[in-house]
Amino acid sequence: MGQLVDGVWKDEWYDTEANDGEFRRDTARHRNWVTRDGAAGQTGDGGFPAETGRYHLYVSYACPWAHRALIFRALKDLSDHVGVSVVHPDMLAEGWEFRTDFPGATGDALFGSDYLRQIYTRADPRASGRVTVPVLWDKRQERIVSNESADIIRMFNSAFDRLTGNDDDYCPETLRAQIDEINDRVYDSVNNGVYKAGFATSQGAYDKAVAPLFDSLDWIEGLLASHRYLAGDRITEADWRLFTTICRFDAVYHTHFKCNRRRVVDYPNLWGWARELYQWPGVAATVRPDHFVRHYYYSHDMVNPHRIIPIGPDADWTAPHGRG
Ligand SMILES: N[C@@H](CCC(=O)N[C@@H](CS)C(=O)NCC(=O)O)C(=O)O
Repeated sequence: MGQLVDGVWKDEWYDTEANDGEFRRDTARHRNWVTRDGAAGQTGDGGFPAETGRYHLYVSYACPWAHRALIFRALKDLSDHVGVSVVHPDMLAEGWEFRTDFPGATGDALFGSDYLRQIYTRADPRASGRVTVPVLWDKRQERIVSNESADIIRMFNSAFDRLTGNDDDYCPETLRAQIDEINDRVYDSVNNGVYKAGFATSQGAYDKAVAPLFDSLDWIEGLLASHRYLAGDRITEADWRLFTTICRFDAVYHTHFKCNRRRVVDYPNLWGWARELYQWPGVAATVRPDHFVRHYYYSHDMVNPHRIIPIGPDADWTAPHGRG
């Protein structure tokens, strides 16, 4: 675990000392958008038109943020249009690696690099900042389009529709304000909330993260009692963004990040909803407990110094979900 400083790798854990033990996530630095015609998107530069075979996605099956991008690639029939390379689940002193000695870890299909940081320095030899997945790479300009999953899934939702013929819309204009509002709460207290609890280095910082996390899970359980999905009767981006945290929750966050007031299986509506999303066509293949269980327990030696992987719960994600 480390980061780039002027193109040089420095191996260091997150600095929580300056923030009373709180983990603060850095904001992503590459915020350009692939669009239908190459016009500039909401942020960054233009010049990234949707084209088959031009963009490549670097992911980890362990990472909930990268998982969002993989789910949208599957939902939107993008697999013949956007290639993928998958890093090894262990993220150690060198950061994410392209080792292939783990099932599903593909290596770097474009350049045969050893480390993900080489993708960042290929784009900018003096790159600084954290080396995170997902990364959407433009082969034409040899540049990172985006390393922000929230943006990548919005691009995937519509930019390639003319090429794929798939115009399923997970972020319809009429629901956008509601989706954004749900996303804000879910991001802060759930998606990032589990990390804030797990990486806290003071009791106060942990308490401050874990209470809103379970308040939000209770709120979601209530929403799902009267609606099939978070924003009503239609599945949206808000559901998929929550799902990638929920599918890791009982196996990882409950134990490793000390989020143990309740498990997902203890919330009947949330657990049924989670199974429905898992069973959605194309999604189960993106859910790789072998990668995420190994990654968290093995990579975070500040949290789990002996790297013992606990036995884990035995839940049946394929059981009927009953969410008619
Ligand atoms: N805002 C980014 C966050 C991505 C992120 O933090 N990914 C983690 C993996 S779960 C990572 O690569 N961390 C490496 C690091 O922080 O050094 C996104 O949503 O795309």
